[in-house]
Amino acid sequence: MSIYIAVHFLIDQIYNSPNISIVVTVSSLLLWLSIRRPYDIPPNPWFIFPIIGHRPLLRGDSIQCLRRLRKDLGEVFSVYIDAQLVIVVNGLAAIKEAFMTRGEEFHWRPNTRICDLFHFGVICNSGREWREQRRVTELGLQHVSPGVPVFVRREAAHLTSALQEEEGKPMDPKMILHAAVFNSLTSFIFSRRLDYKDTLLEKVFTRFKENLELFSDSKFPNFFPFQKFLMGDFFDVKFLRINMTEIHQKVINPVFEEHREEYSDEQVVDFLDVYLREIKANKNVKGTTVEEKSCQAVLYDLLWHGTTVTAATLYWAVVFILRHPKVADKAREELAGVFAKPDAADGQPGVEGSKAATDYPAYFKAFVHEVQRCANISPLSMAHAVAKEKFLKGYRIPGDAVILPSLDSLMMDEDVWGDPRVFRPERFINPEGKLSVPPEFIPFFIGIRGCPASGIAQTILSTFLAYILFNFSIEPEVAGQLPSMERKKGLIPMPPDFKSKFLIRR
Ligand code: HEM
Repeated sequence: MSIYIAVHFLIDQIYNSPNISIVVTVSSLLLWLSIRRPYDIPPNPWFIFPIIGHRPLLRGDSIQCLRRLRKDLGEVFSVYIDAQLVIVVNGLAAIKEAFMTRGEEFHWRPNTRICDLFHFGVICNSGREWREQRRVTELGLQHVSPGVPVFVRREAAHLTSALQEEEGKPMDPKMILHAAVFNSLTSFIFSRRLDYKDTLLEKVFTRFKENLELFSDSKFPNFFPFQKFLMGDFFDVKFLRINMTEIHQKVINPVFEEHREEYSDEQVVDFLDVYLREIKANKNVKGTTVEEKSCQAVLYDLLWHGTTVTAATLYWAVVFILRHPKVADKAREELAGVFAKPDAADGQPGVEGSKAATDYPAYFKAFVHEVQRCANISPLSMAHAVAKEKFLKGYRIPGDAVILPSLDSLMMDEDVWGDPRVFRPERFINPEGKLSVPPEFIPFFIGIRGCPASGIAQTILSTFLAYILFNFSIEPEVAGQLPSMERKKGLIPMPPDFKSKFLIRR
């Protein structure tokens, strides 16, 4: 009865008061605008909150939520994060169609606030600029590739010494692993490496880590269209820019200046030399983006993304070694069989000539693949977009949508792996005892936007893990207390911090 009276009173007020009528009309219009959905777009959950869209549905473990939505809505579905339409592409068939067969149409990056910050490099660019940066990046990586296994093995020896210096005391290996990966990359990118104790290394990783956290947290300003008009730095976007500037000033700019001064066509040695050569070759090309500021941005892209994803995978590898000692022993035994004769130079595995990722024995390779599958380090790859409206699997893909290829839908698919949550390298070994990799295993993505350094990354992972298994047995800080398998929130899901003991093997 009281509700009936209240409604009656409200209608009476709206009818008699023009001000209230205006407020109600405008609010209804805003509400309708915020929950209306364009026609023909991929299916999305029917209930949508005004302003924040489907954000509450994705609270907690958002990857789990996306897995549930895939079951309910199909291989291509959509969600609204605030006012931003996000389309998630799942399963091998849809991912291949969009990003391989129609790779040109789906290669674009969305026009989000975060991408604005990273423009000029290769990762966040699109169209002609991206094609130019991608071409030079691939040229540079191809040029250094033959020497990479040697650089990586040299760094693996430094990594081994640094771990030995800890004398089996409990320690968090995160910093050392980051330093080793960073040094491997800088060795062939601009022929420099830093001592593991150099305070600059710690500074760089702190900035990388902060940027990663900000990058993940700043999804809100990314998808909240009006934030760029706000004063101040509510969402730490300016902080992110300051962090990037610091890395440029302390790491990239000094080596860039030195290389530019000393550049000679006769001595093109590292990645940066190749880029400088291309700048020279493009000097008279009108409108080219092959220029100094792009070169510095590409160096940042390689170092930031290359270090964080590769080191995060290695950190997960230590978790799996601790949790699955029998698997580690099996991989170790196989390595010992192959590398029984120590190298005259450093007595380390993989020594007759330089070992690329492909040269290791089958079970060890399967072990590295399983580490990458279970670490599932880029569950949504990177954000894509289309330049103009397209159709995919019969659905309309608007030009302003963010498109996420779900690598998680491949790496963790029960129909493909049966027991995807179990760490079991045997799944990559066929009855003949050879490595066999299902097409769903694409940790480096596919098509024209796939990771251009996949071979280099695999060499780093295999070499470092071979050295670690060969030289150490790893134990938890407290016997029986294994590190957690929980995944921290963020763009690159890391395990919670843990300590372990690296005991030197004879
Ligand atoms: C375990 C290590 C690595 C993994 C799992 C990985 C994975 C990926 C993935 C999933 C993409 C995104 C493709 C997309 O959706 O657009 C990507 C892009 C990229 N990766 Fe990696 N990556 C790794 C290591 C590296 C390293 C070491 C480097 C550099 C030395 C590197 C350089 C790049 C670049 C430049 C791109 C951007 C390509 C473009 O936008 O055209 N990656 N990587």
